[in-house]
Amino acid sequence: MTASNDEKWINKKISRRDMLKLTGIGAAGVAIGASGLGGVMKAMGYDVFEPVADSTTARNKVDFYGTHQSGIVTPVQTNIYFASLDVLFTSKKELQELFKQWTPLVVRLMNGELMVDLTTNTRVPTGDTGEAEGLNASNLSITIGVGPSLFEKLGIQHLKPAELKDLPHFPKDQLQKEYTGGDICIQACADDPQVAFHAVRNLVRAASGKVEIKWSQAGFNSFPTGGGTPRNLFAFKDGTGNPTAEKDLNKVVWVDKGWLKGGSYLVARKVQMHLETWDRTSLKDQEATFGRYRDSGAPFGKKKEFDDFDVEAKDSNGEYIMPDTSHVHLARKSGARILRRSYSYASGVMTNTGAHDAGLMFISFQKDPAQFTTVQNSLGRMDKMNEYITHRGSAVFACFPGVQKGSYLGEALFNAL
Ligand SMILES: C=CC1=C(C)c2cc3[nH]c(cc4nc(cc5[nH]c(cc1n2)c(C)c5CCC(=O)O)C(CCC(=O)O)=C4C)c(C)c3C=C
Ligand SMILES: [Fe+2]
Repeated sequence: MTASNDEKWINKKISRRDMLKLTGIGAAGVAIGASGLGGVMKAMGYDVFEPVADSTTARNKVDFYGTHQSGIVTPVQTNIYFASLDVLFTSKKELQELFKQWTPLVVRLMNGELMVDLTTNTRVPTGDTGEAEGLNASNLSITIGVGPSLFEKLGIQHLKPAELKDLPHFPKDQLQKEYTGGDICIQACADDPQVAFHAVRNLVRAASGKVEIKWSQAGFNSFPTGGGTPRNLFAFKDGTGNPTAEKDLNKVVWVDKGWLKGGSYLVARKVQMHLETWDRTSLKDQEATFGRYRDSGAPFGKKKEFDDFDVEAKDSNGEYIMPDTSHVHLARKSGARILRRSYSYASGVMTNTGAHDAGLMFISFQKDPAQFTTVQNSLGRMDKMNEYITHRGSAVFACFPGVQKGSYLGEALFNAL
């Protein structure tokens, strides 16, 4: 490039789409930009149509193939990188191509392998961005889902399950559009933050020019030495009241009809936690907020974390043992059940207040998002925890059923077209 060309290049207004092509695949990307996703992937060296098997030798490996996608009932890992994407195309064929081509790449990532084998050609961008080299599979799980907006964009509303719709507005919501909605989600969870990030980065890069990141959130869970329930940033054990038995998971989590059979609905809520206010609250009031003891995690009136309790039980004064404004009382009383799989986040400070920008990337799985809505409505304006939280973001996605070898992510949707 001559000096004057350089100047022209610098001054040229670069669209976000151009930027994606440039940052994703460099000069090679510009040359092949028009040839579609398959072309881009091939040019990057991805063996796109070659099925890949789950490794039998990889360390700390979660299997990709199975009845259900990983990352739903998979034991919770220490880190998440959650990305909500928008598609930049409007054809069903391109969507199908995207999922066909992502499938073997997801398997490779979950095997702890590079996206492509290393190249010796230093004149082209590498097929894998490289930051996971030397790290093991780290129990990486990748969960992919589609949002209600995707069906509108592609003109396939007739295939949108009736349950898949934006959540209603809840009274205390202060949602920001920069953390809300999306056409596709990638939930990458791993026991190493870099492995989770690498997975999302490389899948998005492989689909350069076809998808863009609308919003994303990193999160973490820390497990006590010797195992057990992780504590959230309010220091309470979080996840105790989850369903675990197979029969409960069938009742609560897995869709049992239509093309989504074997899949599940993911609800994501970015909930800011006002740590400064919480930290000025007495331990007694903190415990009354949840109706559980902070140290043991036991419900009020009981000794151990997993002890059963009756929300209606009263003491000799006729007072509820578990206060009727407590989070757990209200959640349990709703009668609806969900599988929570949340992660804490700490993302710097709120520039307007100087407060921590921290909270919970709340994620739940259920066979119908209405289960979440029922619980949230029960928490409503009564939940004592409302004093300490603000809901900032929201999204809902239909996560595909699991994939059998030889098939690809979302095949049942395309068979239904
Ligand atoms: C609408 C669903 C829920 C939202 C949103 C939510 C946010 C949220 N929760 C905590 C902390 C805890 N939640 C706990 C229990 C609990 N929470 C929900 C639902 C939502 N929580 C349910 C269904 C339950 C289980 C109730 C039961 O039947 O036992 C607990 C107690 C321990 C546990 O069971 O995990 C804590 C602690 C935070 C901090 C938060 C948003 C910031
Ligand atoms: Fe909760």
